[in-house]
Amino acid sequence: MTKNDLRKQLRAKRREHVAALPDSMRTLVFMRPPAPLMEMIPDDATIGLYHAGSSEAPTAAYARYFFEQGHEISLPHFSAMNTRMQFRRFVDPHDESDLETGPFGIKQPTTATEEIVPDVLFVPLVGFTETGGRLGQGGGHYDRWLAAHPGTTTVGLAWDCQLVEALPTEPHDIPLGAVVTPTRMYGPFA
Ligand SMILES: Nc1nc2c(c(=O)[nH]1)N(C=O)[C@@H](CNc1ccc(C(=O)N[C@@H](CCC(=O)O)C(=O)O)cc1)CN2
Ligand SMILES: Nc1ncnc2c1ncn2[C@@H]1O[C@H](COP(=O)(O)OP(=O)(O)OP(=O)(O)O)[C@@H](O)[C@H]1O
Repeated sequence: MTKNDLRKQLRAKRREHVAALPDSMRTLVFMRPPAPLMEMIPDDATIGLYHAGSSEAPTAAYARYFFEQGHEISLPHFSAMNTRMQFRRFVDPHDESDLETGPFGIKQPTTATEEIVPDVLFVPLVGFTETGGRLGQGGGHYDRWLAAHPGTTTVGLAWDCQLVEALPTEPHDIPLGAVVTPTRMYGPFA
């Protein structure tokens, strides 16, 4: 199956999975990073998150958590499908007063906000494998950013239903350092 066919199938699966979750469950998951994940994150690390869409694994509680622990936190900023993605400082994870709506309706910091290079990056995904393979939205935003910033610790956040046996891989694909789902953590992969 091609990456595009898989994307279509997995996006539908993700949407159906989230639609079927009881509200109470939706607010209980991804509240706190699991202990083995915290062991991968130095105290002074700057953190990159993403602003989750309605069927993506939620990140708002992690944003508040890392902020309260004193970490500098940031979110992706991009102006169009084929432009470079950057990370910009996220200063108000409680009220999100510093965000504006960007392309695809994704909330992001304004261009007035300082650029940050995260040491640890939480990565959105459409599909993943148990060895850290990742299928994204297909814009190449993360692949290109990670190619330019080798050494970044990456952590995928996903629903369990996004796990696949295998993914078509291309030379530019960069595997994740770990994946966290509501039921378990995969990795860290050395
Ligand atoms: N929340 C979030 N922020 C993100 C990403 C992401 O995947 N999720 N990105 C990851 O690279 C970057 C933005 N790149 C994107 C590239 C393509 C599409 C896209 O094709 N969206 C489709 C389908 C959405 C769906 O059904 O899930 C669309 O909006 O039509 C979205 C974002 C940076 N910020
Ligand atoms: N390091 C890179 N340099 C230049 N182009 C790249 C690089 N990585 C990926 N691309 C291009 O980006 C496009 C999308 O790649 P791919 O389908 O692997 O995206 P993805 O990993 O699923 O999603 P994303 O990185 O957007 O979350 C492809 O056309 C690919 O050639």
